[in-house]
Amino acid sequence: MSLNIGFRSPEQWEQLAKAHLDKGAFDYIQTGAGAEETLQANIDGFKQWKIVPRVMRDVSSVDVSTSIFGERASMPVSLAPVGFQTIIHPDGELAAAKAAAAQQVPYTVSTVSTYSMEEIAEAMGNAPRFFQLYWPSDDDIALSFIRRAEQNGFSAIFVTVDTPMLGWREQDKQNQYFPLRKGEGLGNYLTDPIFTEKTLASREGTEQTIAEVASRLFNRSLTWEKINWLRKQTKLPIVAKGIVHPEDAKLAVEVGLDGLVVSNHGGRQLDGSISSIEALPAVKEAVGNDIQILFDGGIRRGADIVKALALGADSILIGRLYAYGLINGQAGVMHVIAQLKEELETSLVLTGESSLASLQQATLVRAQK
Ligand SMILES: Cc1cc2nc3c(=O)[nH]c(=O)nc-3n(C[C@H](O)[C@H](O)[C@H](O)COP(=O)(O)O)c2cc1C
Ligand SMILES: O=C(O)C(=O)c1ccccc1
Repeated sequence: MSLNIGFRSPEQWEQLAKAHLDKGAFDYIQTGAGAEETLQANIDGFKQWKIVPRVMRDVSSVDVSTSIFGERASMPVSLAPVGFQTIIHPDGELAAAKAAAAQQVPYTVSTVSTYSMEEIAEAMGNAPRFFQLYWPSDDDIALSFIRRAEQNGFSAIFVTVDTPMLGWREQDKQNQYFPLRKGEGLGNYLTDPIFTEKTLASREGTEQTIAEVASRLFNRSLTWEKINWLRKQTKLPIVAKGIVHPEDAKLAVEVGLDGLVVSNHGGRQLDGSISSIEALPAVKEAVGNDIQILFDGGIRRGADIVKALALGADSILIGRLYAYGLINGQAGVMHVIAQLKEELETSLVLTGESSLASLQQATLVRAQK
């Protein structure tokens, strides 16, 4: 994989990011809500499951490639929507998206990206990409974002459903660090014809514009009826990101969604909520194969992916893992992705499986307390 970086573990990437970023930015990425019980549980949850590998099964050729919402991917991994990527590296989303394209994994553009979805799409060429929607408090702006995603070659819309408001982020309050207030993450708004028309915003990212964005960013009145409406507005696959309750998973199927992401937003929303990996089996039990199940939260290594797939996920997303790699720009993110793929292949072989389909049948047991 020689990308001139050498081997670097996920923990080393995190340390590197800590050493290079100012405290506000690093804490913004790394920390979780409240007492960070859920953030920690996302990591610890994986330790509750043990793989019981099989042996002597001819694993001389393994294939981890797959397709995700109709797009080919080199492994069952996509880059999660992570806002404000210019707080990590000046090339921000452009660097991360190019890295994803080069390594053949889909990239998810956040609503609060600093570069616009058009700029990111252009940087990616034909490579697979998804658009994450924070449904604005104004439906006209929501629809405008969707139309732009359609026109710019995005293959799916991820509607984040766990964020009617931002979680209680104690560290950010201490640091008084809010990237939006620094003028980051405005790329999609400043270029939106409906937003600019409605707010008469200048394209400078002024205080006024930031206030206009902040007041429209989230929408506390959302219900499944809105998704039903969106279902009729676009042919793109729609995915609900942020499901942990099995009843919500069933509702996602009922309204005709194409996928859901079992996620607690990386422990950044409701502290004390169930870890992602704990939530996954019941969601799988509730919906079976009726919908694509994606998963995120605490994925750091190949074995974590093995466990998530064996517990019912079809593919996973990584958040912080690549965000830390972005400290080294495109090369850093490429390094993270390439290393994760090699590690996943190693884990697959040593689990005794040669395909993702058989991996989904692999044996896991609960750890003895
Ligand atoms: C710095 C940061 C910014 C994020 N921004 C968004 C966002 O804009 N939209 C969204 O749906 N999720 C966002 N998330 C959540 C991620 O998409 C994902 O659910 C989470 O990071 C997964 O957990 P992990 O970091 O342990 O992999 C963000 C996460 C982080 C760490
Ligand atoms: O930090 C986040 O997790 C996040 O999703 C977000 C989105 C918009 C504004 C601030 C934070």
